[in-house]
Amino acid sequence: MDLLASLSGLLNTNTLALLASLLVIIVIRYLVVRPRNLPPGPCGIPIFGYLLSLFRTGYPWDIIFKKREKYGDIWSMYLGSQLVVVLHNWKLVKEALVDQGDHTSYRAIMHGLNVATDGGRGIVHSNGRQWKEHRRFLLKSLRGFGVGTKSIEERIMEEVDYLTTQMAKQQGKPFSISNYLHLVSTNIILHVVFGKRFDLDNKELNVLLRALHGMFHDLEGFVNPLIYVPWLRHLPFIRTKYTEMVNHMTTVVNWSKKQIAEHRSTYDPKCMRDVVDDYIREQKEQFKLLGEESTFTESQFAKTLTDLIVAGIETFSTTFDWFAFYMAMCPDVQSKVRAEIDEVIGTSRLPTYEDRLKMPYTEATCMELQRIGNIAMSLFLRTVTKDIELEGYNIPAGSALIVNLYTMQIDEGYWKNPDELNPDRFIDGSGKVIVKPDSFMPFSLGRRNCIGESLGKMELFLFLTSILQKFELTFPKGAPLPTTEHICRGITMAPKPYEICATQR
Ligand code: HEM
Repeated sequence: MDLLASLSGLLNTNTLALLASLLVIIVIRYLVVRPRNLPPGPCGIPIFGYLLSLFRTGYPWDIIFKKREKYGDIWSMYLGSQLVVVLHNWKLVKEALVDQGDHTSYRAIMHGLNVATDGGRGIVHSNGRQWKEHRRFLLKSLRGFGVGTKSIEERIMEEVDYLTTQMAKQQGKPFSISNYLHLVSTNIILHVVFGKRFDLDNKELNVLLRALHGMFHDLEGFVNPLIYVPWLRHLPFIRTKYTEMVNHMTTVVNWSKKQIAEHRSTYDPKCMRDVVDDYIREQKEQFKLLGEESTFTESQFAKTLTDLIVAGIETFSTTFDWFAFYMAMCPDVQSKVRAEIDEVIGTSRLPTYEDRLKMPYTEATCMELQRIGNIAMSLFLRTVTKDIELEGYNIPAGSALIVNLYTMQIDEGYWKNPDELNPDRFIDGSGKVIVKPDSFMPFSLGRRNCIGESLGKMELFLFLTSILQKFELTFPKGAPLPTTEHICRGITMAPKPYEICATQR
């Protein structure tokens, strides 16, 4: 009563009546206007939905995963005014993303992150004709460039050479492979996309690395509250972090713009050097055909290149961080892979990607390492564009979809002893054929799966075979074994920092 009295002293009766009516409308809308037959889920509170509970304690993903125990493989919640449906099992995910993919492939518009995504430009956050045309272009461009330029495999092997040289310099002493991985991963993408690689002390590279580091650490995936309640960015403590993230993103976009300008000044249509040249060529053709209707605009150009940098660097470096980690953790598997390397490749030449066709155990090991490394929590957020039904529940148009990729790779329902590194689970009775269980989907599935899958797989195979051909990986003698616990590193789930010894064979 005291509080009301002092409040009414501050506000006049009309204002109070207006505020009270507004609150009643919000509560009624929240309770009554909810769509019927939604998947079950926590209630939350008006305006914020379940958003505050998600961020009240601990790490939001833990809470999202735990809710599965209570509500099952499909459940829903409101985050702000946004209805979000969470999917946890493979059958549901396949039904949603593949069978009903026409209505679930739309990338959610992240209003709160509009500046960072340049209003839905690029490839990761774009939709419609712009996305389709750029996806088609990039898939073709990433397959390689014409005669006379270095193949993607050659570019990867240059980075393999850099890494193995650095590893040899450690002379078997403990070191952290993680920093080197970030550099080689960056250089592969820069080499493929922009046609150049950089040394670690290069100033231009360091501007990019600093911005990427800041950006990855500011983004908290799709449980970022800003996505659902955009006005939160005006709150002072969130505004600072938001501004920092936008600044980092702008630095990366400007970095791409500078590379585009350099390419334009040396562009030769007879010699395609990289993805940037290929885009300039495509841009000219599209403008000739469609004029202003072309989707290959300047702002789309810079943002597309930025997306390749953002999507391609952290994913590979974190995955290979797990590869090195588990090879040291499981010496038996490491020995078996090395035995296959010795038999098929030997020691007098470097591995090639074609070797994988004769190396089922190594290929199975790459798959198993991706499964157990399990770097992606969830797919990028989707918006359902037409009312659909899943498992008998209504999913109204406009709902956002969170696909829990993480649990699927370690669910006991799909994998026997999921915590065990066992490449044999990917090999059939004949010992030769790779069997790919449906729930194995590190690159996702459906119309929006990873466009870098072929590049990623090539990187993983060539790095693993080249390193094990030359080195034995162990954890430092006498030190306690590192934990297999995953920690969130920006957009991926990484091992906790660890040291490794690489002893030359
Ligand atoms: C081991 C390495 C990699 C892993 C595990 C990985 C994983 C993924 C996953 C899970 C998605 C989400 C797909 C979805 O929302 O359905 C994705 C999307 C994407 N990835 Fe990768 N990725 C890897 C490497 C790369 C590389 C090297 C590139 C760049 C060349 C790349 C570019 C992209 C792009 C552009 C998308 C968005 C596709 C779209 O929206 O149409 N990825 N990736």
